[in-house]
Amino acid sequence: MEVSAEDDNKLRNFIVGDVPTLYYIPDFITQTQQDLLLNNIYQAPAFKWKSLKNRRLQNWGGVVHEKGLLPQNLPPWLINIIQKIFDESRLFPSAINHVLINEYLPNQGIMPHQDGPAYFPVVAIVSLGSPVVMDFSPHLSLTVSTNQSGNGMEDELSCTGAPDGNLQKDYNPFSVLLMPRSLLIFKDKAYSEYMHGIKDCPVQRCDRVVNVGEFLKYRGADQITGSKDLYEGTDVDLNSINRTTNRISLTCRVVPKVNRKLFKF
Ligand SMILES: O=C(O)CCC(=O)C(=O)O
Ligand SMILES: [Fe+2]
Repeated sequence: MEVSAEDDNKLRNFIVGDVPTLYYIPDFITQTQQDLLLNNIYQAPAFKWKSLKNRRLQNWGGVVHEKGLLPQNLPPWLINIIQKIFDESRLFPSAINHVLINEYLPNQGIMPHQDGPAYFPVVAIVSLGSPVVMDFSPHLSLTVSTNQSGNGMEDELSCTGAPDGNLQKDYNPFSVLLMPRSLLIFKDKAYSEYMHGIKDCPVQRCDRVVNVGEFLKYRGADQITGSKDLYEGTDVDLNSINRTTNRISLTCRVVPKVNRKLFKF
């Protein structure tokens, strides 16, 4: 589908940081929508949860295989949210057909990684529950300094996207504060040239967050509720967030190759 300049501009308002393919949309869903999603997630049958070492997850939409998706119908309670993401982002080539729901306790996270090749390279993440900091770090190959000898090799290295050969300048690590009810979308460079991860710490520093406004709001709310008093005389750093409850995320993606006969011989 063609994206008009006007639509493109709408999303452009939500670019945060220096990588132009990362968007953060605060208050993407209402409190009521968040509660409904949480109710449905926690009402899912126990067998839907898969426990990993550092989180547990529910897989909706089917089994992702290296040859594509062996599809299963998405439950009705996920349809509205994925339709809203599809309609408002206009970044997906076809309907979102896979949703991974991750649950993290305050001391849990996810190792830096890049999402697998089976997915179309656009990811939309809805956050519920506790705020959390997601870290983006450039792939190691992009942070090595390019040769200084001036022997013409810069061009070869610049195929990674930095025409002046100064890769370090363009590929700095950064973080995004993911508040409940927000939507994070990333694609292209932010998808394929950076890894993303969440530290397994209940207190997370916000020094490198690119959406500083969200952190100021968090701090403001924290002060209004008076919980700042709790920090008096303690070592708690006011540049950090405190994860006091679980965080749930919905990672919504498209698996372009759908194969209903994956296991038929
Ligand atoms: O929980 C999140 O926000 C990230 C999840 C993620 O990166 C993934 O499922 O690949
Ligand atoms: Fe991921």
